[in-house]
Amino acid sequence: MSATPTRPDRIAVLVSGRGSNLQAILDAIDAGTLPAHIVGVFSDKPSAAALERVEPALRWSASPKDYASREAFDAALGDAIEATQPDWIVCAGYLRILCDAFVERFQGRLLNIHPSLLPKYPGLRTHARAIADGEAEHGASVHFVIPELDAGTVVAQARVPVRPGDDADALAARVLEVEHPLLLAVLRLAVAGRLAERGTTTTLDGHALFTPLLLDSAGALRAPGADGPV
Ligand SMILES: Nc1nc2c(c(=O)[nH]1)N[C@@H](CN(C=O)c1ccc(C(=O)N[C@@H](CCC(=O)O)C(=O)O)cc1)CN2
Ligand SMILES: NCC(=O)N[C@@H]1O[C@H](COP(=O)([O-])[O-])[C@@H](O)[C@H]1O
Repeated sequence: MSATPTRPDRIAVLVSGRGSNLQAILDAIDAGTLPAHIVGVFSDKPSAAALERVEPALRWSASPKDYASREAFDAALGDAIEATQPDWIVCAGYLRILCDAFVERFQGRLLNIHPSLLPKYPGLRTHARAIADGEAEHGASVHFVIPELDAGTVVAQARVPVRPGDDADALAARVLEVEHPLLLAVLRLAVAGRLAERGTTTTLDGHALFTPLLLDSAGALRAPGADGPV
């Protein structure tokens, strides 16, 4: 009996800005290194440059100011996302806090890439805050999204040095270089069916993940102290 063919996973992406993480996903799909396809790109900013990276049929955007509340905007956003029947929803530079109802609607398949080594520096302006605190290291985290901001289980992280003389832009650029391979490495686990969120526990291959995986110099994910990639 032949194995049941698996279809490429369906990924919806939420953006607010230039979309370099979205472009990294698109490039990996085109290169055949991520068996998935983008079913929609959704933005709270109709002018977001990220929207231009996909064909018009895949774009959805609206202005929160046109809605009576955050909940109303997020309900419209959620309806648009749900219509694309995504397997995964990725916040990739999405700069709005999602209301509880939205998160609960998609929890377990809602991921975010955040530019800090969580739990350090949730929120915004992470690079400036790390520099101001004299951090020697900074980086990026991919985590499951829960209602509490940037508090979901961290799946994986990538570390970069903070260098003398770094300003926020220089550090942000160094972090962005590792965000792209980090996000892709996590998405490869997700579309392979190896990653799941059960309540407050993330599982990899059915086993609880108690500490974040780490991105190595080859772009592979390793458990801390492990000899090889997961
Ligand atoms: N409920 C959740 N929503 C979101 C999460 C999350 O973990 N839980 N992650 C964020 C992404 N994010 C950081 O990675 C983030 C996004 C937005 C903000 C924020 O303070 N936004 C303000 C508006 C800021 C602005 O317009 O400049 C707001 O929404 O009022 C902080 C962190 C995605 N959403
Ligand atoms: N709190 C969310 C947040 O700050 N996300 C950050 O926005 C940038 C957007 O990049 P992109 O639009 O080029 O993907 C990325 O650095 C991402 O980590």
